[in-house]
Amino acid sequence: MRDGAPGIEAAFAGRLGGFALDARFAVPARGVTALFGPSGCGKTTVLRCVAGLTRLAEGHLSVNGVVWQDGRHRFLAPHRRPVGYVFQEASLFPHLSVTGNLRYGQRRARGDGPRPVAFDDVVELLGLARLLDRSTTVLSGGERQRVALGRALLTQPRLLLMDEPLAALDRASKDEILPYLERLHARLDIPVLYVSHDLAEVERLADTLVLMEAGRVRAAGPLAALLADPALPLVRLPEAAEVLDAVVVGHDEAYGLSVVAVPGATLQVPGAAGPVGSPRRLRIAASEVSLCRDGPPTGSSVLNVLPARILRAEPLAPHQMTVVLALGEMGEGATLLARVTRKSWEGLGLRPGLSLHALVKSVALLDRE
Ligand SMILES: Nc1ncnc2c1ncn2[C@@H]1O[C@H](COP(=O)(O)OP(=O)(O)OP(=O)(O)O)[C@@H](O)[C@H]1O
Repeated sequence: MRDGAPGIEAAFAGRLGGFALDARFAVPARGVTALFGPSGCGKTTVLRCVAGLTRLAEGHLSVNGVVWQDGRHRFLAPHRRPVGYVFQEASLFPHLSVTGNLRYGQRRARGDGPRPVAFDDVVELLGLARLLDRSTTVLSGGERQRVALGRALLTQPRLLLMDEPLAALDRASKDEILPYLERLHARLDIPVLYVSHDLAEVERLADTLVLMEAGRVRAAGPLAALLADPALPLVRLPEAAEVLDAVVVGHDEAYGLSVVAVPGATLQVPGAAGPVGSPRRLRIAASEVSLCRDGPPTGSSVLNVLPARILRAEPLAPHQMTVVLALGEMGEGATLLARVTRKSWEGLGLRPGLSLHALVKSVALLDRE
């Protein structure tokens, strides 16, 4: 072991049959880092390398300064890596009850280190109290994943690895389990590497994104920055959107609205967003934002008319532009995406550096605690 940089630094390169991986990234060792990319780009292989289950010709991995793997010199065996692994299909022991499965995880915790994750906390956090005496053979898919997650947490991991944990679940089970993942994120200080090819899931859960393509890392960084990076393919998706971390600052009970603040703006969002001070995550689709050069407009039904500044714009199609905005009079705030026609872009004389108003037609409140 030796001292190194904080965070997770990974570099894995080599061949698996006909597949060549050359993945290098450095991300914070906190929050959720999503490994995102199309099927077959190497996400699971990277996760297996992190767990030590796959060993390629070249490998380096350090977690918060502790070197787990360094070329030929050091290779921490898989069973000695302090990771919890949750797979697409929960592989629970059928002969053990839910409690038995959780206790198994607890027994696997290394004897030496601290044990910040307590059994009762896991039960409470994952809503397992009612299931403890049940056989795992009678659980629903979502319940099985919650137990698998609880078992992984009780091994006291320093890093949680989750490989498409929702992919085998139907919509209803996904919706059931997502709030638990969010609570986990909010309450436990365990960094998560989360493999997914579902952008909606990533937008909801991730803080950091590692964008993969054909065995390589195309970009790694804060989720909001990568979603709005015109050099990356995400801004060209029909569902391109920006996510903004907001705080509830008030309520308009007469109209059933909540007021939330993001850097550079406050927005009104539908429904009760929770007590003042609670953090919430917003998703604003590029297609839901239009621009007004002279403003703010009068007589518009759009509630959220926000001062902003144009940072840059990229042609998306012969008729369409993606515009990257920064909120606030001086463009000092959070980033937002807008889709406008090239005709409007040219007709209104829009250009980078211009201050204007962004009309946000709808805001989705992602259910983050
Ligand atoms: N042990 C192996 N031997 C040979 N090829 C392998 C092996 N493991 C993975 N591959 C190949 O490596 C490529 C990347 O696989 P991987 O499972 O890492 O991709 P992925 O991005 O996680 O895909 P998905 O989203 O479909 O799970 C695939 O083409 C896969 O067939």
